[in-house]
Amino acid sequence: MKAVHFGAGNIGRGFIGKVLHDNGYAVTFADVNTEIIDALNKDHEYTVHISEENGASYKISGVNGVHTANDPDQLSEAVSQADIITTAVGVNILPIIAKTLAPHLANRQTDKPLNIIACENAVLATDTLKTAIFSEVNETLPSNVGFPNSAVDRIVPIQKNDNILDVKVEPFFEWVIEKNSWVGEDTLAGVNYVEDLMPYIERKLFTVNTGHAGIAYYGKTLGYTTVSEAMDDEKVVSYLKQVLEETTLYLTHNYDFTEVEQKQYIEKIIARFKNPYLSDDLDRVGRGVLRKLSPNDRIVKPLVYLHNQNMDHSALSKLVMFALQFNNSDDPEQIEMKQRIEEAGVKGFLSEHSQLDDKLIEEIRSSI
Ligand SMILES: NC(=O)C1=CN([C@@H]2O[C@H](COP(=O)(O)OP(=O)(O)OC[C@H]3O[C@@H](n4cnc5c(N)ncnc54)[C@H](O)[C@@H]3O)[C@@H](O)[C@H]2O)C=CC1
Ligand SMILES: O=P(O)(O)OC[C@H]1O[C@](O)(CO)[C@@H](O)[C@@H]1O
Repeated sequence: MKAVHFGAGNIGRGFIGKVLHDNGYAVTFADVNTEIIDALNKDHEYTVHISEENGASYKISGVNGVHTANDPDQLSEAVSQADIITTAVGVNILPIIAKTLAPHLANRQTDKPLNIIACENAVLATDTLKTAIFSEVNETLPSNVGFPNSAVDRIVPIQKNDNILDVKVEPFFEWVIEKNSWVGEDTLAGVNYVEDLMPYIERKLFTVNTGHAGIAYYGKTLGYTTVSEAMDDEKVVSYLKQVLEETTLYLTHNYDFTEVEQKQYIEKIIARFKNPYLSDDLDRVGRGVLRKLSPNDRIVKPLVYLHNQNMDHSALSKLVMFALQFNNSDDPEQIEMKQRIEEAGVKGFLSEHSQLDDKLIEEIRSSI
C-alpha cells in the first residue's frame, strides 16, 4: 500500500505519516523544503518521540521524499501508485497543492480506489482541495477517487531536535474521517470514521483551537512566550475557561453534545495544554492571525452566532481585541493585519476582513 503526503512538517511527520506507516503504508512525503526532502531520501526513516513521562519512541521507516517543484516525474509516479493522498500544509496552501496534484491525478491510469484527504485546521478542508482540483482538470478525474473531509487533533510544536526529521508529539491524537465519502474496503486503523463530521470538526476547532488561540493572544498581551508559562498564570486559565464556556454554548446549541460531555472534553484539553513535557511557543499557536480572524474560523464563527442569539460572548469579544494586539513580526499575516488596520482602522478592518456588523464591532472595541 502506498501513500503520498503533501507537507513533511510537524503534523505530516509526527501524526499523519505515523498513522499511515502504522497501517503498513510506504509514505512518500511531497514538500518544497529541500533540506527535509534530502534528509528523507538519505535516511528513509525518522523517529517520533511521545512527550510524556518515560515517553516511547517509534521508528517510522520506508519513507521517501519528493520535491513538488523539482521532481515532477517522481511525483507523477508516486501519485500514479498511491492508494491514499493526504495533506498537512496549511489551508491557504491547498490551492497550490491542487495545481501541483491535478495534472498527475488526471494522468493516473488505474481505477484502484484512491482517497484524498486534507488534514488541516479548517472546516471541510478536503472540499476546498477538491473544488480547486476539479477546476484544474475541467471537472474530470479517473473514477474511484474519494474526497473525505476530516478533523485532525494532535499538538505538535515547532521542533528543535538534533535530527531534523525527528518529531516530538503529545501522546493524544484524534483523526476523524467522513465515512460516506471514503472509497474502497481498506480503512485505516487508529482513525474514527463517522457519518456526520461537522459536530466533530466544529467541536475540535471551537474547543481545542479557540481555547489555544485564547491562551496565545491573551498570554502574549501579558508578556509570556510559551503555552506552559501562560498556563501557570491563573488569570489565563480563568480566561480560557470563560472562552470555552462560551463556545460550549455554541456547540450544545448546534449539536447533540451535552454540557456534561463537553465539560469532560474541556478538562482533557486543559490537561493537554498543561503537558509539562511539551514546549510550545505562543507565536506558533497564534500564527496566521488573518486566517484565525476570518469569518468561518475558531473565533469569529462562534462569536457571531452567540451575538445573534443574544448569548454571552464577552470573552470571545475580548479575544478579538487580544488577537488585534498580536505582536509577532515572524508572522506575515500579523504584518499585513497591522498595515490594514493602519489604512482602514480597527472598525474598517473588522468589518471588511471578519465581516462583523457595527454593533458587534462596538462591543468588541469596548470589551477590554
Ligand atoms: N502542529 C499542530 O499541532 C497541528 C497543525 N494542524 C494543521 O496541520 C497543517 C500543517 O501544520 P504543521 O505541520 O504544524 O505546519 P508545518 O509548517 O510544520 O508544516 C507544513 C509543511 O508544508 C510544507 N509546504 C508549504 N508549502 C508547500 C507546498 N506548496 N507544497 C508542498 N509542501 C508545502 C512546508 O514546507 C512544511 O514542511 C496546518 O493546516 C495546521 O493548522 C492541525 C492539527 C495540529
Ligand atoms: O495550526 P493553526 O491552525 O495555526 O493553529 C494552531 C492550532 O493548531 C494546533 O496546532 C493543534 O490543533 C493547536 O496547537 C493550535 O490550536
